[in-house]
Amino acid sequence: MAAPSVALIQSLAASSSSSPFRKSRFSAGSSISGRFSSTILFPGSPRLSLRLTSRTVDARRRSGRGARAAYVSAPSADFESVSKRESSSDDFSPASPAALSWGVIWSLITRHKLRMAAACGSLIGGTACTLAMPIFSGKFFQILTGSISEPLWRLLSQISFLYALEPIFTIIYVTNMTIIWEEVMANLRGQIFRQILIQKVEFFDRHKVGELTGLLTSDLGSLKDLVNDNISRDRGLRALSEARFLFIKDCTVCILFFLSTQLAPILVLLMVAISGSVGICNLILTVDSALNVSCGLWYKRYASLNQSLTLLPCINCKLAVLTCNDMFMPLTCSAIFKRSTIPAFLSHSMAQANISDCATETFSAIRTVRSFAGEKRQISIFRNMVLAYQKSGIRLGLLKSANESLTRMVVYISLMALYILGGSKVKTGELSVGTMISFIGYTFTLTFAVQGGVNSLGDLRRTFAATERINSILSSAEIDVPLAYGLEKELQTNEADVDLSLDNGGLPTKKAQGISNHSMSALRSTSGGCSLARSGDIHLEDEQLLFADIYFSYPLRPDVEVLNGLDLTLQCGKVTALVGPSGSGKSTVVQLLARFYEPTRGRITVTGEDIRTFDKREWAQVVSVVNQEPVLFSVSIGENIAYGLPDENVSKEDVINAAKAANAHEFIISLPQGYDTLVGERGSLLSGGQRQRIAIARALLKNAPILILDEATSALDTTSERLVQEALDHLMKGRTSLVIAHRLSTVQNAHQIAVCSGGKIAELGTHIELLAKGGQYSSLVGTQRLAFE
Ligand SMILES: Nc1ncnc2c1ncn2[C@@H]1O[C@H](COP(=O)(O)OP(=O)(O)OP(=O)(O)O)[C@@H](O)[C@H]1O
Repeated sequence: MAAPSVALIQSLAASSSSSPFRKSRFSAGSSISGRFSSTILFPGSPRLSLRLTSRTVDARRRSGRGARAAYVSAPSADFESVSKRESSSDDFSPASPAALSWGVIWSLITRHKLRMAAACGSLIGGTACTLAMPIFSGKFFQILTGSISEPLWRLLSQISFLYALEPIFTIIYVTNMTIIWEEVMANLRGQIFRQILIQKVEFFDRHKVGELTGLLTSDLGSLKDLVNDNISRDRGLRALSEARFLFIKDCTVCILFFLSTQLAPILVLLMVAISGSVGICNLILTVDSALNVSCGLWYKRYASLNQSLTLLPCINCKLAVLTCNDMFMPLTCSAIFKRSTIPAFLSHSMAQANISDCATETFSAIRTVRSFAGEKRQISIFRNMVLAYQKSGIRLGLLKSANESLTRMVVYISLMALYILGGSKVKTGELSVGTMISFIGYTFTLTFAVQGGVNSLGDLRRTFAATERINSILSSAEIDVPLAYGLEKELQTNEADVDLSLDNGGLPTKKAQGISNHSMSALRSTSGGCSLARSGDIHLEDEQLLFADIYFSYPLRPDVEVLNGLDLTLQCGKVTALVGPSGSGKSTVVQLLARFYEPTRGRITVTGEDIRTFDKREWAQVVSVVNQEPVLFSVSIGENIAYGLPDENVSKEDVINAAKAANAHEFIISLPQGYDTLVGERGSLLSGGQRQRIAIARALLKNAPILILDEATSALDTTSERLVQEALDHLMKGRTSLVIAHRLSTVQNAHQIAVCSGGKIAELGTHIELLAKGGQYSSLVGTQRLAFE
């Protein structure tokens, strides 16, 4: 087959830049035959490609239906050139959709229109009550001093009506806001969890468990607190609605002017001058952070490339804020906030995530910690993290205290001005005591509202920092498209799960996630995969024979080629043993067969069909993997055996039969709660052999045609091994099996033995053939006889 034309690939790649995918390209799959292939790259997956050959495109044109899709890898020249183009042009490509944006939150909020209307109405009602109170207080003193001749009982009944009404408005407001926000947060948590779950496996290699759980707990927690902490009086929207005095049309200012045209301007000027430095700085910082969250990625990309900044309104907006920020900040004592608050919030939440990470790691590996007497070390690591958290907490506290004291200064200076100016006017008889009392009441209302507003802006910034963290982790991540597609399809077909549907709730839709129905519709169904796997061989090979078979590097170590031209056929219904030195790539083969990763070059086929033509959830039904350390979930034994199968498809008899076949039934029924016994975290309440037999029962019940045993018996003692081996023999019957083992007894009866060395298959044959050959296998048996036995 001819090598593809790089120039053609590049020109076609350029012409395809308007594709909805992150990067699209066309490559000349076979220029000699005149065929062309369009290779569409999925977002963030430069190596996973979908090729439509001209023949299938023609067929599609003719039939008007979707062409059969076959995944292929790009040839090296084409691959490298396009990779280069991709990395160089990456800055021009749109950023990954933000996992959490204001649009998403707004779309979730607007689902509750009635509640929103009730909350807004009660907010206005409550604010009106609050603002009316000082007038009545003033009137009260005027009646007492005899300035006005209104009956006291009438005023008192008006006041008591107001006092009764305000809490009712508050209840309606707080209840509705709480319900709306709790629902929004529950939705967001579910969506972010799902978003994490559909990332590629390398995402989980890259991020620590604590970091990811931190997103769902502390980071989303600060978003939750934003509303929960700010729906009380004098905070959040209540404060803002009362503190709108900064705008000339504000009703509070109107009331102040109505009360005294002499005192009002002085008071307003004073408050604007003093609180402005705090409030405006906070406001600018908050808007700045908000824009960072919503358009930060765009801004960074375009600003760094000196692109026209008029391209996007949000960028202009962001720049205007930055300019304003830069002009304003040096003039105020709050300049400190600009450089320090957001990083302070960010480093504080990072420190918190590190603490949770360290705790998770320590507790989940508690037996290892004990066995190495590692408590002191863990305490010291934890202490360092706590100290870092403490340091960032203090820094944040200092910033908060500066913020807090500035706003308090506003209150006291305003009051002092009022006492001095108002007092002298009351003395000269220009102002009544009642008006003065009302004024003092409003001053308190306004100043505390300003303070509440400023505090709320602080909370907002904390939330923006958390949102930025969530987005920085999830926006750079790569969704496992074939998995996400399969999951969504499955959720949509099951009506009961409609609430779990991927695009439910406004988080990035499948389009934004890069899931294309068009390309994915070509994926095959499980039943197809299972029947193919039952009837044909599995090949790990290169699809165009340009390279020697499968090549693979782990995404986190792209420079190290772990599989280096591996060529292997797993014969249908037979057992293939894979042996070889440690680190030679045996488990990597398993990871590729299970499709945790995709080959860099080459492909895996089942009865000639590329396994990438199956969506990943469906492929999961085709392959069963039993590992050395089977992971059980902290539910009952019965639920663990039935794990992964739809509830309605599993009867108790099925579970018991699988357990019997796996030699597990006897020990299960000897436990006090039998099949309802809880296994503890990761199955820690069971022995290694018991865990393994439950894992085998789980695999038996799954009944997948391809079975992979990766050192499944190596951690067991002789008695357990015998029981497990019997169960495994039962499990392997009639299945295409790949067995990785260090023990000779496990591998010598295999139909074929493959020796993996340096990422390739060095030798292939039966035990007798390989011994007779006197090559690597026989020396492995000779030198590592003890290890095998
Ligand atoms: N997730 C990963 N990211 C980066 N490199 C990895 C990853 N997993 C394994 N490797 C590396 O890939 C190489 C092959 O590992 P693999 O687990 O396939 O070896 P193996 O033959 O199964 O070894 P063993 O017999 O000791 O289990 C090793 O050098 C290993 O360090």
